[in-house]
Amino acid sequence: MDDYNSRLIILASGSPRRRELLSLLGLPFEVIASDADESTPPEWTPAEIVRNLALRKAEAVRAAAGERDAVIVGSDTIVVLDDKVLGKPVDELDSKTMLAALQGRTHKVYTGVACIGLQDGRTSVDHRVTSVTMRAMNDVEIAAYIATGEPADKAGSYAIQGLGATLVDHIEGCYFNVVGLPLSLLGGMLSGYGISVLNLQAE
Ligand SMILES: Cc1cn([C@H]2C[C@H](O)[C@@H](COP(=O)(O)OP(=O)(O)OP(=O)(O)O)O2)c(=O)[nH]c1=O
Repeated sequence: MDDYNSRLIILASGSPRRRELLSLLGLPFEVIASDADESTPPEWTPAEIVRNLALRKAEAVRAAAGERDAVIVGSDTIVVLDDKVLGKPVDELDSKTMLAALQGRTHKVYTGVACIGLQDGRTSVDHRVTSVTMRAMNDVEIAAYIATGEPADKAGSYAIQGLGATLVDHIEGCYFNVVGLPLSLLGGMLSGYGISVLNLQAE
């Protein structure tokens, strides 16, 4: 019988969070950080942004991935408040502005996932949306959170998997989608490439 899980996953990401999340699936994978350009036209919707950037990231590592029997996985996460897209903060003032806008309100986190099968070039792209409601915060709390350094490289300037958990009142949807890699979505996409997370093909 075929060894369905001999196919390698190549994670096109420099994000330590995505590496940790992917390792939860217990499948063999390699990491090649993507240097894809992340600029997008202003008229793109949030879904178009994360889907296109996820694919761009996956495509950017294609040459470096070589001719192997592998599936490349790219991913992109943004935070959206009132139709305004919040990416990673450029500095602490940017973090302060983002957190002041997010506190006490509900926003949406979009993550796009793209897979490219290296053997036949087959591509699939999908995304998930999670609603996140933050508790109210005052300026002193916001400054103290920024001083921890945690917001620096996170979309929306917070990390739900870290101290940012204490700022989140509740979420609706996939938790892993907020951290940067929706695992239920990815598991389903990988099965389309013959990679079975639960090893369902095993005898
Ligand atoms: C909202 C939120 C975002 N994030 C992170 C996930 C992503 O790493 C980051 C969004 O930036 P991305 O541009 O999606 O990813 P990245 O540049 O960190 O990594 P790469 O492009 O190489 O894959 O924000 C959290 O870790 N926790 C959270 O709660």
